[in-house]
Order: sequence, then C-alpha cells, then structure tokens
Amino acid sequence: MRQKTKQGLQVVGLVDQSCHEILTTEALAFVEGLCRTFNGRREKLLHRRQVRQEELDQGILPTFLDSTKHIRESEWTIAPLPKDLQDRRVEITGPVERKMVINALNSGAHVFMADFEDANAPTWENTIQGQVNLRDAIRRTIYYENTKTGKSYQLNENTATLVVRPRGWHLEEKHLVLDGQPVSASLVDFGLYMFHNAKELISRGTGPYFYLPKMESHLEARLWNDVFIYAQKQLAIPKGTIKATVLIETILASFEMDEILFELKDHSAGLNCGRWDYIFSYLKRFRNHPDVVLPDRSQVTMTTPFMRAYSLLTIKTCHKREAPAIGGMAAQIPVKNDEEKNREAFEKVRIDKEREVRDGHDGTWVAHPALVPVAKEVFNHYMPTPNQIGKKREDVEVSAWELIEVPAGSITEDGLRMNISVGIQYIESWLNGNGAVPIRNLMEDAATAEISRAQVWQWIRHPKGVLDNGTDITLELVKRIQEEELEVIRAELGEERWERGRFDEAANLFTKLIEDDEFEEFLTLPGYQLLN
Ligand SMILES: CC(=O)SCCNC(=O)CCNC(=O)[C@H](O)C(C)(C)COP(=O)(O)OP(=O)(O)OC[C@H]1O[C@@H](n2cnc3c(N)ncnc32)[C@H](O)[C@@H]1OP(=O)(O)O
Ligand SMILES: O=CC(=O)O
Ligand SMILES: [Mg+2]
Repeated sequence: MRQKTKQGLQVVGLVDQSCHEILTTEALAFVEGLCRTFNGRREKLLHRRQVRQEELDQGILPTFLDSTKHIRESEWTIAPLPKDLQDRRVEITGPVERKMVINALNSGAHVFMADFEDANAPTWENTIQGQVNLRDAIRRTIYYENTKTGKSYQLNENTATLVVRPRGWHLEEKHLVLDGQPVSASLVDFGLYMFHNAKELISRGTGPYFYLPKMESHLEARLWNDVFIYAQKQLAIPKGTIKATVLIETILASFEMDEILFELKDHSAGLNCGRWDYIFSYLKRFRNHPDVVLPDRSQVTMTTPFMRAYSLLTIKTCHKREAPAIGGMAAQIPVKNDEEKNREAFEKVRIDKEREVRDGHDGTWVAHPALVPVAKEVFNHYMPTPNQIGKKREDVEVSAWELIEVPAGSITEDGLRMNISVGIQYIESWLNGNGAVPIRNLMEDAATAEISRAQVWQWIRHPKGVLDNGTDITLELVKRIQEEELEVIRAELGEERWERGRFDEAANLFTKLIEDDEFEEFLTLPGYQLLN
C-alpha cells in the first residue's frame, strides 16, 4: 500500500494502525525536511569512505590529521552533561522489541540503549513497532502480555534513562521513498523518534538522547551535529538539548576522537568503545593488506594490544574534554542448564568490567538483565563517584602504530568452523526479524557476525590464512566445512525449525559474501534486499 505526503515522501509497505500513529502527515513532513536538507551530504560522506578505502588499499595508513592539530592541541571541553547522564555505570542494550524494552528499562541499569542498529533486524514492522514501543515507554503506558505464559509486563517506578541508537549512515529505509529514492535510515529513526518524543522527554525531566553508530570521521559527526541543530530549531526546543554518545567503532574514527567530540561538543555525551564493530572495521579497512590477518575471533580480546591501545586512548581523550568514556560489550550471556559454564561466563564478564573501571571507563555495557548486578558490583566497588572523568590518564601515550599493530595468534579449525556456523545462523535469524541472538552461549549481533564473515573472506585470500595444523584455508575447504556445519545446525535445531527457517537463503548470502572478491561493505546491505 502506498501513502503520499503533500510534499512527496511515499510510504511503500504495509500501512497498519501503528503506521498511522507514527507516520502522521506532520511526522513525515519532518522526516522529509531532514532528508531534503541532509541526504546530499550523507551521500558525499559515504563516497568519501570509498575514497579512503582506495587510499588504504594503496598503503596510505591512517594517521592523526594535520589539518585538525589545533583542535587536538587546544583547551576546550564539551558542554555540561544533564543530570541523568552523569552516572552511567551500567548500560543495558537491546533491540526495540516491546517486552525487551520493558525488561531493559526495569533491569536496574542506569541507562537503556534501545537499538535500531546492531541488535535489530530492520524489517518494516520492527522499525515502526520500535517507534511505537519507545513512544509508549516514554509516556509510561507501555504494557505487554505474553499470551502463552500469561505473564504481563509494565514499567517499575524507577527505570533506566533511555538512549536511542538510530541506524548508521550507510543504511537506507526502503519503505520510505523520496523522489524515487529510499531515504536515509538514520534520519528516519532519528526523525520519527525526535518528532514524537523530544518535547515529552523534556517535560519529564530528561531529553532526547542518542548513541551514534559506525562513524568513520569527524565530518560524519559534523553532519549529525547539523542534523541536531536543524531538528531542535524545527521543533522549537533549546539548542544543546539533544545529547549524543558516539561509538568509536571504526578504526579510522579512533584517529579522530578529539575532533568528533569537538564537532558535537554542545551535544556530546562522550564516547563509547564499540569493540565488535571496531574489530570488524579493522578487518574491513585493511582487507587488502596481506599482513593484516587476525587470529581466531576468540583470541582478539580487549587485552590484545591494538584493542587495549584504543580503549585507553578513548578514556584519555574523553576525560581531557570532560566527557564520559563508556566501555563495551562482553559477549557472554547467562548459560542455561549448566551451572559451571554459567559461573565461568559471569566471571569473564566480571573480569572485563573490572579492567574497564580500573582503566578509567565511566560506565559499561551489558547484554542481559542478569549481568546488570555483576557490572554494577564491580563499578560500585571501584568507582564511588558518579563517574571518574576526573581521572585524566595523562600517563597514556598511544601512537598511530599502536592503534593498528597486528596481533599474534593462531587460526584453528574450530575458529574457522565457528565463524562459518555463527555467520550463517546469525544471518538466518536476522532474515527472520531477530537482530540479536544467543548462539553457543554468546550474544551475536550484526557486529559480531560481520567479524565472522570478514575473517573467512580474508583467510581465504591471504597467504597467512593457514590453520595451525598447516592446512591452507581455501574457498573449497570453506565450502566443504559449510556443508558439514549446516548438517550440524540442522541436527541441533531439528527438522521442524529447519523447515520453517531461511537457512538456504542465509547460506547463499554467506557464500556470496566470502566468494566475491569485491568485499561487501556491510552484510546488512545485501541482507536488507531479502528483508520484508
Ligand atoms: C556489538 C553490539 O552492538 S552490542 C549491543 C547490541 N546487542 C544487544 O543489544 C544484545 C542484547 N541482548 C539480547 O538481545 C539477548 O540477551 C540475547 C539475544 C543475547 C539473549 O536472549 P535470550 O536467550 O532470549 O535471553 P534469556 O532467555 O536468558 O532471557 C531471559 C529474560 O531476559 C530478557 N532479556 C534478555 N536480554 C535482554 C536485554 N538485553 N534487554 C531486555 N531484556 C532482556 C528476556 O526478554 C527474557 O525475559 P522474560 O523472562 O520476561 O521472558
Ligand atoms: O556497537 C557496539 C559494538 O561493539 O559494535
Ligand atoms: Mg556496533
């Protein structure tokens, strides 16, 4: 069904009651204004990413920019933080699904990052229903009943501060078309949320707060800042009301942290270490460098030198600018029906959070409500104040070389099998509308799945792509293992789940991603063509 605004934004997709409530004429006009004003710049910045890739392919390595030295070397700070973003010691994340929104807000975490990005498969239904869920949560009318169990859900008196992550600049929303072109998904998620909720949030003593994903440069941050200025003006709310935390989750952004904070400084709420996309970005941007081959995914941790360098630099940079530096996501989640494994998983999370807080992070992410107390206990112990922005970490020195240093390690058959199996299982879930899934007792989302497929792509192509038993990793080997792993998945899940699943499509997409010499920028781009 198609619906057309006066100005020309078309809705291409099912228009149900939720759509009528969210896609009002006024809301669509607001989104259209955003798209008309900013899409040209978005496209240019995406093109710039390609140019930067070509330079990297030619061996021009990233460095701290000469042109912005004055920003790095001068004294300035971000604007003061609002009260409800000063203590962010535990942040839970999750997709914008109704039950999870309620559970996350009730979890005891200080912040809930409601995710239209890595944890969400952007079906039209998830996109619109996500907006409905957030609208209802903000107004505290949200209610959910599980008809199978009879369990009902509503908000507790005290809930987490809500922060929303719109989709990244690279994604489009095909169900909204302007002048024949799908519009920017970032502007849709941001625009609809702002339009419906900014004033309501302010009236309730909080504000429109965002997490901004997958940026590659300070110019992309400047675009967001201009979007904020425009939106605040259009909606007649004070400049600086919007606050945004930028995920440093691309290798190139780690060379521009000061500049990113500076661009957003009236709207900044600091930086976060998006470790999973960061690993993916490292693989992606150096994909044509035969020497930059990472070991098994499980061996690349936050204590791997290039990851540790990035996390410490984030803390130092943020604190110099009076900005919070939020830590990242440990992938462990509770293990059901195995106490010993569950204890080990919790211990891994505890160790990760202890390193973060002792280094100087002001808060951290958890993927599951059961992990909130774990992270909270660690942060309460080591961080008696609301944050530790006062810990300046001037002792930290990180060179350009340390940010990109290739780590040592091995590639094992288990690691290869895991990448293939997890990659396909994740894509299959995503195609079914689930963007965050438990696989082998770990949280998997779009970022972790990207690492899996990028590693296989690289290992096939580079001479260092050799298993620790001496076997060369070839496309033929990967295809054979893929067949075997599909049989394992089928046996594990059972015939019924297999038959109603989309495993053939997922396996075909995975094969295409690793077969194509042209590295696909994001798996969600071809994936989106298969999504309703
Ligand atoms: C790389 C990055 O970008 S990280 C950030 C993006 N990723 C995420 O946000 C992942 C968030 N986590 C999740 O989605 C889930 O925890 C998963 C998919 C990993 C595991 O989910 P499940 O196996 O269903 O968890 P489990 O069965 O243990 O859940 C128990 C309860 O906790 C709830 N729950 C689990 N995780 C969350 C969460 N993150 N937020 C809110 N509620 C949650 C479940 O809804 C369930 O509720 P119920 O008992 O009322 O039915
Ligand atoms: O978004 C977070 C990440 O680790 O990626
Ligand atoms: Mg990410």
